[in-house]
Amino acid sequence: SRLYAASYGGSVYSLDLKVQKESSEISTLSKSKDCGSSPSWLMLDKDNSVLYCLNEAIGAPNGSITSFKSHSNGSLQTIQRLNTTAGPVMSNFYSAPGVLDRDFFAVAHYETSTVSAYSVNRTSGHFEKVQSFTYSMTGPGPNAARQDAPHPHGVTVDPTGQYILVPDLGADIVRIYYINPMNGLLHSVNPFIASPGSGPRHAVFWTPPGSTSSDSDVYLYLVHELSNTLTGYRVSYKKHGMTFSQIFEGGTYGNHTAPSGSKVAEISITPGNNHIAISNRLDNSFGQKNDSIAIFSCADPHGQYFDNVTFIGLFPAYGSSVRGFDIGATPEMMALALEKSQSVAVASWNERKEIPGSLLAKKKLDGDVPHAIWGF
Ligand SMILES: O=C1O[C@H](COP(=O)(O)O)[C@@H](O)[C@H](O)[C@H]1O
Repeated sequence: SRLYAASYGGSVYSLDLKVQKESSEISTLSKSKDCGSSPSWLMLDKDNSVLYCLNEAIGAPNGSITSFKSHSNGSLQTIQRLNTTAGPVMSNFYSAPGVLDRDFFAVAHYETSTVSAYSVNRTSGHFEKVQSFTYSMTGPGPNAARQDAPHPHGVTVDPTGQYILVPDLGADIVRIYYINPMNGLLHSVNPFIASPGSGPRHAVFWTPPGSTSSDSDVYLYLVHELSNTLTGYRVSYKKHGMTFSQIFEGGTYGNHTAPSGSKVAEISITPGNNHIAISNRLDNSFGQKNDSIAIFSCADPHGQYFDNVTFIGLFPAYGSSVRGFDIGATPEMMALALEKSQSVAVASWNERKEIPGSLLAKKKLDGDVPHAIWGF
C-alpha cells in the first residue's frame, strides 16, 4: 500500500507498506524537498494522482503550496509551487456546480489569521489564488499564550457541499463560508461560537451513509485542542447558513482528566460510519512517548442512524504526538503521523469492533512528522 508523509525536516515522502505475516515494513519510494522547509499537510487527488503539500514555513515570512504528480513507481514530480501567506496547516477541496472546468481548495493559515481559497485544474494540478480573508481580535482569548490572535486551524466541507467550516483555535469560533454555486467564491455567513478558551481545532460531519442532503440527519463533531474536549451538534440548514444544537460535550479521556500538557489534534469518522476517532497528543497514556487514540461511538453498529455519543476507550498510538492519522487502505489500517517520534506508523484496524489494533510497522523520517495519508 502507498503512503505519503510530510516531515518538518523539509521532506515529503512517498512510502510503500509491505504487510507480511511475520513482519511488515515501510520503505521509502521517493522523497522530495520541493514542498519547502516545513511540510505540514498533504491532500491527495486520487483520481488524478496529484498530491498537494502545504509548507507551513515555520519562522519564515511566507508559506507555500506545491503540487506533485505521483507516479506509479512512487516518484513525485513537481507540477507547481506557489508562495502563500505564512503558516498553512490544513486544506480541503470543494466545487461549485456552475464551474465545470475547475474545482477549488481552501487553506487555513494558523500563523497569519488567514483563510485563503484557490481555484484548481484537477487534471493538470495547476492552481491560483482567488480569495483570502484575514482576521483580527481586539485582545487575547482566555488562553493568552495560544489565543493571542485568530488561528484558523481546519477546513471541513459540509455534506451538502454548500458550506466550508474553519475552526479557529485562537478566536474560539468556527468560521462558516457559503460557496457561491455559480462561481465558487466564498461568502462569510454567521459563525458558530465555541466555548471561551476551548480552542476548536478540527471538525468532521456525520450523516447516514452516502447522504449529501440537508434533509437527512447531519451532525457536526468538533475537537477542542485547549480544553481536550469533543463536542457534537445536530445541524440544521437555514436559507443563509447553518445552526447547531449541542447534543454532546465530553473529555477525550472519558471520565478521566486530561494529562497535563496533552493536546487533542485530529478527528475522523471511522470507516464503518459508527465511531469517532480522535488523537490525543503528548499524554503518554500507554507509557513514555506512547500516546493515545480515543474512540467514541456515535451511531448504531451498522452506521445507519444516529445514536448517543459514548466514550469507548483509549488505544495505543505507538509513538509521541499523533498530529494526523488516516484510516484507509485495503484491508483497513490506521496510518499515524507521530510528530515527536519523527516517525510514521501503521496499525491494524479491527473492522468488526471499529477500533485500532496492533502495530504493524513504523519508520523514522528526517524530522517531526505532522501528517501522513494513504495513497492509492
Ligand atoms: O505554535 C504552533 O502551533 C501550530 C499549531 O499546532 P497544533 O499544536 O495546534 O497542532 C503549529 O502548526 C506550529 O508549527 C507551531 O509553531
